[in-house]
Amino acid sequence: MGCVLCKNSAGAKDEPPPGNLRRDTKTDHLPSSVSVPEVVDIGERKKNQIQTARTWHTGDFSAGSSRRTLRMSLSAPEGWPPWLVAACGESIKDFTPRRATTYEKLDKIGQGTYSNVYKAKDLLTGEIVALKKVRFDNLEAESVKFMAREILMLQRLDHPNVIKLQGLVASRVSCSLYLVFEYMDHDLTGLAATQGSKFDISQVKCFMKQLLSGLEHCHSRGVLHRDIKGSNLLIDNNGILKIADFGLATFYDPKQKKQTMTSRVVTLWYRPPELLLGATNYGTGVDLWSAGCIMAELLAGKPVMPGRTEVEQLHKIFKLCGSPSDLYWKKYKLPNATLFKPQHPYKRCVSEAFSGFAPSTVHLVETLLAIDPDDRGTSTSALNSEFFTSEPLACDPSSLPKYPPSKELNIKLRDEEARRQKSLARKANGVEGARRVRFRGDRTGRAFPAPEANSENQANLDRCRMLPQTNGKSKSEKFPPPHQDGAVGHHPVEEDHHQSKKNSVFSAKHEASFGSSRSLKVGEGTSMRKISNKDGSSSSRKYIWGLKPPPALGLSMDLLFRSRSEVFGVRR
Ligand SMILES: Nc1ncnc2c1ncn2[C@@H]1O[C@H](COP(=O)(O)OP(=O)(O)OP(=O)(O)O)[C@@H](O)[C@H]1O
Repeated sequence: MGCVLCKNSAGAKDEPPPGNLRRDTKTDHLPSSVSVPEVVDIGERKKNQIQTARTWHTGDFSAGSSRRTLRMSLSAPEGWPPWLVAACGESIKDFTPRRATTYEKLDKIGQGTYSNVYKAKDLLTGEIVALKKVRFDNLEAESVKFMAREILMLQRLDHPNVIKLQGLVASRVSCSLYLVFEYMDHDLTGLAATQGSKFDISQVKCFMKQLLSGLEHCHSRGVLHRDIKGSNLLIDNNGILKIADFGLATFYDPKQKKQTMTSRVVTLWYRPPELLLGATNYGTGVDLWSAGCIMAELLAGKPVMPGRTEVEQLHKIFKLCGSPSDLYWKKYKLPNATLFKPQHPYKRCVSEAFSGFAPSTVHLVETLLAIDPDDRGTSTSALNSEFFTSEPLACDPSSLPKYPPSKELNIKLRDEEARRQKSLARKANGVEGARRVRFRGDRTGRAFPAPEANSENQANLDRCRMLPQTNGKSKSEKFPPPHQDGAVGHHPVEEDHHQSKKNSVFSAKHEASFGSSRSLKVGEGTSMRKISNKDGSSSSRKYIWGLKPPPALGLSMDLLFRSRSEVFGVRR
């Protein structure tokens, strides 16, 4: 770790008083001189790298912004490197620079797309904190801007169910930045996996109440989170849930009707249909949909719509929530409507899928998972719903079971270790050994880490988009502009839409199961599919995909799902 270096302060001498990193005053506005882009065009990458390398030490951070940067640098809060001031402007004035050496890293506890998260000890106060180290790959300006966006959002928020930014530690030497947060023992994904069984209804109410309260606060301050998922919902050992990771959040003005935003946000499994259909004018409904997916997941004990591609995701949504009405298509006129509008309507079956639960529970899931965002209500209306007033009431957070720290990262590491063991055993003992290891691995509990916000197979996306191969780290790669998105249409899909609905029922008593066929990628451009035959036997088929040109624009969703053999070719 490096330390904050500054001409005037020399960083080290003026240590802040212990525990006083955050001042009382709060910036409640996005500084007018700071622009945080919705998305940086992938074509800008090269330019950004050169630009950032040139400007890192001068603080001339944004292209063509020398006068603006100079203005900000002149009024810069003391002790911060110029690049940070240029990126975050006034908002960092609430923090006092700290030396990185005043923290002791204890353990790596999380890994995001553009960050590593460490458990650390504040050597001045003895407090345990989380240090989120933001990676600036190749000194890309855009990475810094996404970090700046997160800081600006966090500055605007102050609520028990929203993570608090306690401080910043910047290093000019290593070109890295640490965001200091209160330490949280679990994230919801890790906790669910540790628990091993489904949460009971009063526990689900407890989590949902906290999630919706946090969202209510964000929305009331004009912030859309745009990446609500289990691994971004942190939980401390007292059962307090806090919404974290505001790297994709944006400011939003409900009065401004024509606010254009990118549709390439929200992790695929939690992404609402309007975004998949290309909406660029949306609101709080996107977070409410994700909250609905979380609620359904807590009830079902597993993710309810785990799509692997955008097409498959939309298909899963339509299968559960029904396809949009004619009124919807007319009302929203969404860019991808022609491509995805199914020829035959899909019947909504949310209430059937959750039929084992109380009507007030089903009603809230129905509302949050409404296809039309206008029908999803608000966080406030959800909090006032019968779900929270009917028995059993939400349990007290402190009564939630206590577990050793559990994070999505632990699940990923555990799965990787199981895979490694299996491959070692296969090498040493042949198939029998591998079977034995798999059996042991299967008993370690269930784990469902969600894919990253752009969960589509990146290699395929890059191929489709004819983009140069990159290191896959920056947010602009995660969210290329919609016009470059060639993801639709030529991925193998899991199920035929005529498949029986019986697999989609989430019972209050039984394990939910969604879909019966499994797909295993066996090599470039091929996929093995286990097919259940009518006579009850099963067989495998090899699909060739990605070798043919993408289906023409306008190919209907029905065709995409009807038969892979027609589109991709099938061999026995
Ligand atoms: N305050 C905290 N206390 C404990 N663990 C944390 C804290 N903040 C983050 N983590 C852990 O680190 C992980 C990654 O953090 P975060 O989501 O903020 O990073 P990111 O780079 O923005 O990730 P993503 O790629 O999901 O957007 C989280 O899922 C969580 O497990």
